[in-house]
Formats: sequence, C-alpha cells, structure tokens
Amino acid sequence: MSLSAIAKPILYSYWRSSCSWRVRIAMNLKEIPYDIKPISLIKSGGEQHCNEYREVNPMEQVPALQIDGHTLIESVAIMHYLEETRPQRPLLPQDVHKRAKVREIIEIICSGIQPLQNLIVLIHVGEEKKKEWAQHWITRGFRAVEKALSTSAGKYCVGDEISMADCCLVPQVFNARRFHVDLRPYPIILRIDRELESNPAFRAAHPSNQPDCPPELPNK
Ligand SMILES: O=C(O)/C=C\C(=O)CC(=O)CC(=O)O
Repeated sequence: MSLSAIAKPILYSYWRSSCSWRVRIAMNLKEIPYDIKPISLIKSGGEQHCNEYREVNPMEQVPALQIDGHTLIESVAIMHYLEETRPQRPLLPQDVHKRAKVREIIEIICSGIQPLQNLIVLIHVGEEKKKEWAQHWITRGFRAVEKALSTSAGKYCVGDEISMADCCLVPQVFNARRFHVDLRPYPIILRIDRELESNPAFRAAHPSNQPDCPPELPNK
C-alpha cells in the first residue's frame, strides 16, 4: 500500500463555501480525521484559479478531498464515496423510497439552488443585482424543499436519522440568511436547521469554526 493511501485525508476547503461545508459535516459525522487546506476564493482573485490548485480540481472550485491515495472533487460525489467506503454512521437510509427522497432534496439544493447563487455566477450578475438574483433562486428552490420535507421530514430532512440531505440543507440555510431571504414561509426548513445547530458534527463544520474564518466578520 502506498504512503498516500494511508495518509490522513486533506480537505481543500473555504470557510464559507457551502459545498466544502457539506463535506466537512459528512466527515465529522463519520468521525474521519482530516486536515484542512484552506483555499481562499477571494484572495488575489481566488486561489482556486492558480495553476497548482487547478491540478487538484480542474473545476477551480472547492472542495477537493485527498483520501485513500485519490483526489476527489464535487461534494455530492465525495459524500457518496465516504458512504461507500466508511459505512459507519450511515448517511443514506436503508429504505429505497427514503433514499430517493434524500437524493431528491440533495438535487434540489445542489443542482437547483447553490450553483445559481455561487460566487462565479454572482460575479457575472454584478454587484447591483446579485442580492435579488440570489434571493430569487433560493426562494424558488426552498419552496420545493419545504414541500418535499412536508412528507419526508421527521426530526431531520428524511425521518429521524441525519442524512446527506441534512448535510446540504444547513449550509444552504446559511446562504439564504446571508442574502437576507425571508425564511418565515419555510417552517420545516427552519425547525431542522435549529435542530442541527447544536449537533457537534455540524457545529465543528460551521464557517465560524474554520481555521480560515476571518476574526472580524460582519455577517458570520
Ligand atoms: O464571498 C465569499 O466569501 C466567497 C465565496 C463564498 O462565500 C462561497 C460561495 O460561492 C457560496 C457558496 O458556497 O454557496
């Protein structure tokens, strides 16, 4: 076995990147020790665009995870890899219908909301319109998430076990607050977010607990 295959995993992460945050939660829930390598998405035009990091992730985004001698990119693919290689503390339900619900919520957030309000898109939209733009897409997606949760949720997004859907929901709620989305129409989303706030795995993954979180932060 090569040395890299047994090395401690390295997560390339940015403190308030919601996609990095999903993976941090999953790693913490599964109690996988890892080191963080911060990639600043804003310093010098974005460290994710430098040649060295492009070798790690040709999409020039975070996260990337070095684990078991491999470099993995894309947060949902990474969570599935973790689920398949580290079955402890499962993040997918056994029941196939519940699994489908978990994946449905993941898709709504990770395809239908976050990519439309991430940094690269907002730069194109422009400073003047970016808040309204982000609010539009988050509101549209949260309507669908709330509807899905109305039949799937127990204590968490799907039933009473924490799943990958919860790993995606909590960071998206943070983004919604960041863009001042009115969350009152989404009581189930709010209840689940509150429920998970005190969970140690979620708390440790929070942007404010990251090594690259700036000490002075207006909208932390
Ligand atoms: O303003 C910054 O600090 C830069 C980038 C981010 O927060 C990350 C995103 O692009 C949003 C997201 O992950 O959903």
